[in-house]
Amino acid sequence: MTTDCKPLLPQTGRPAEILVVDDDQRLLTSLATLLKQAGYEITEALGGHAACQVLKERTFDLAMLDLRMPGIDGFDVMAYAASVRPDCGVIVVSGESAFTAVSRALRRGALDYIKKPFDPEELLETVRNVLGQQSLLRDHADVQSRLKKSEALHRYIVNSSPDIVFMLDQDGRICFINNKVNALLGYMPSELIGQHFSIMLDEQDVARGTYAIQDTSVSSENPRTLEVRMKTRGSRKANRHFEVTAFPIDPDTWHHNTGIDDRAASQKARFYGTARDVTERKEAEAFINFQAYHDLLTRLPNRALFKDRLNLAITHARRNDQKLAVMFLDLDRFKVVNDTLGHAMGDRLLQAVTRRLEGCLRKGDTLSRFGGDEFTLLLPAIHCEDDAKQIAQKLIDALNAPFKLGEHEVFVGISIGISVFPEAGDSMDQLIQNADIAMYHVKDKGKGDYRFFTENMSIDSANRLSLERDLRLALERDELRVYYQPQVCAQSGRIIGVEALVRWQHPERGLLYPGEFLPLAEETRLIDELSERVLAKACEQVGQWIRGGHTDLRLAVNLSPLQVEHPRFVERLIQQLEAFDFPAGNLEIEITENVIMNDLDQISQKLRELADYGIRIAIDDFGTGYSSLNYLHRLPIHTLKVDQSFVRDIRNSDDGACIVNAIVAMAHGLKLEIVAEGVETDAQLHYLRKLGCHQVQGFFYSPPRPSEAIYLALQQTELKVAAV
Ligand SMILES: Nc1nc2c(ncn2[C@@H]2O[C@H](COP(=O)(O)O[C@H]3[C@@H](O)[C@H](n4cnc5c(=O)[nH]c(N)nc54)O[C@@H]3COP(=O)(O)O)[C@@H](O)[C@H]2O)c(=O)[nH]1
Repeated sequence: MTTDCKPLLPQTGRPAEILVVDDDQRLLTSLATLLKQAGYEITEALGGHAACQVLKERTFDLAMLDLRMPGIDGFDVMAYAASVRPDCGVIVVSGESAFTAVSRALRRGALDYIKKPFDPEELLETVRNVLGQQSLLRDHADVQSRLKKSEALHRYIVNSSPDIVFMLDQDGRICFINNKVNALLGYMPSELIGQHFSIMLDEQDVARGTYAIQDTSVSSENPRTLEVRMKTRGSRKANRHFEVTAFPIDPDTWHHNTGIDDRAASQKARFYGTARDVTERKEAEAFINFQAYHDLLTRLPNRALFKDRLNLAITHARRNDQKLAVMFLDLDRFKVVNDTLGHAMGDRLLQAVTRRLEGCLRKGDTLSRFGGDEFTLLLPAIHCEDDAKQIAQKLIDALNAPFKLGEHEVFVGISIGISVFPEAGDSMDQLIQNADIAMYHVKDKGKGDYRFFTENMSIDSANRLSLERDLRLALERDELRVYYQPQVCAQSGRIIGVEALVRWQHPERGLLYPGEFLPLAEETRLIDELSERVLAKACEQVGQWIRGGHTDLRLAVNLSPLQVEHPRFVERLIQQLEAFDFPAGNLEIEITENVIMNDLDQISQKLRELADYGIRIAIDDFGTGYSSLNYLHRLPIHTLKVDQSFVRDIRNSDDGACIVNAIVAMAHGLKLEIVAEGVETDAQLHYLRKLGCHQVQGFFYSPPRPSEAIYLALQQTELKVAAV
């Protein structure tokens, strides 16, 4: 037989390799020759020992073995081949005819038996059969091994999936669940098999879950995805979020022999699904959501959420014919704490204030941080104004006690404006704006109180806004002017000082007086910048006059409460004087009694520093504030300015004159200088002069005028006085 028609092995496509073993050389050769001629690759081994040697070195598809051989016999060779070459098939070719020997050989693994002397055809047929049979066995083993590998691979994929993979039966009981359930929720898969899926779900999500698997529109092409909360093992409340995708199993593609441990259960599987842990995403979403509607420092609702709740409350109140109150709260003296102790302490203070305010409220009320040190409060469904009054008073009282910030003890108060729906407005914006207006009225009247909005408080907000914008522009465009009003010696008529008074040269509205824009400048805190500008201009102009020969000329400037409250007030004022090289002894600052009484300790410290530097201090509008005269001893005051209302009353009644008498007498007793304001008539001047009032100021001599006019007046009076 040629190689062309060699019997090739199916898997490998090569001729089978056969080991022929016999101790009889003649038989060995004849058997080998026969097989070679049939196309097989033949190796000959003379005896058992030689056979073992060859088997040790290489493998064969088949061994043809003589059983009875001296030394190592056929059984021994079979045993050896089974241990070193388990894939090598064995056919026994032996003269042995005893049944026991044959059956023994077959039991030990021989695949067939041929008796000597053999029929060549029969032998070749047996060899072909055995090789074919062996090939089938190998194929089967190969399939089994691939199946095992494939199942291991799928099990690995399912178990190492980042998601929980599960199968449910018709009633929602778990037939299969992968190991991920242990990693994510702490359950062992085995304890869940046979349990209803609801065992893991939050109670509130069970109905949705059940509905989802009953929905007939769901299929593998159109799976249902829903978010549910799941409980970790042993917990009673759900604490993780999952996105579950599930769909019914198609019976045509579902093979039961899946390798699922509980085969009976797997056969019942009707739904397949995955559950992805989305807890982190949900938490991030919740945080972003919280951040969008809350103030992170105080954790209170922010402006947006407050407005939303107010809108709802208005709708509800309108429908039920009820009232509601909106409060606008602004902390008093917060800026001072923030500027002196720093922002970290300011933050702590806001948190502590929040806690105290919250302690005064009911569950349905909404307190929000509106921005900075401003809060808003919604009291839905109040019966009458009195309800709001009580809460407002409670809030004010709650802040009475000092706040401990580290080693510091600080006092802050609160000013509250209240608007009541529907009287003070029937829209959200109107109610907030009117509460804000009412709050500013509290601030104007001395802080630490509450007020309800009334119509006459209303200011045209559009006008206000445009004025605010114009005022900012005025600072940019340098539209502020400083006018001066002379302060005159009552005896000689000599100008001994000038009071700087701001004016605004408005491009459309003409010359504006302080009363028309200073309150707004205070509200918008533009007053700081405005005052600095006025002081700078005045120091520059009056400084020139002083250096030009009017060496004793005094410059009086008004200071706003906000300026004085500023923690760096003293430092900034001195810096400005130094910048213009203005002599400190020529400057007199005017402050009102209310400023002093706001915080006597702080102010007296600041005034002492200024007085030490040489700056003079005057109390403006003296007699009009509610002050204790006590402070006059404690503060370094140089001048009292008698308020113009008392001067005006000199001609009207004796009472008015009485007050002027008393103030002048007191000033003399305390060795203070005295300036009478608002002197308009000769009679007033005469009276004051007689009383011993040193200096006067008023239209009688001159109204406030621009610098050029005042400078001229200054020169002329000097000449007149010199001539006299
Ligand atoms: N913080 C700052 N406050 C300032 C500044 N400039 C002014 N002001 C404050 O505005 C108040 C009003 O000022 P004004 O309208 O300029 O009125 C002054 C005089 O015009 C007016 N006056 C003076 N003499 C008479 C008079 O005989 N009759 C009469 N009817 N009015 C008169 O009095 C005002 C000056 O008063 P006073 O300050 O109390 O001396 C003003 O009171 C300041 O508070 C500023 O730059 N910064």
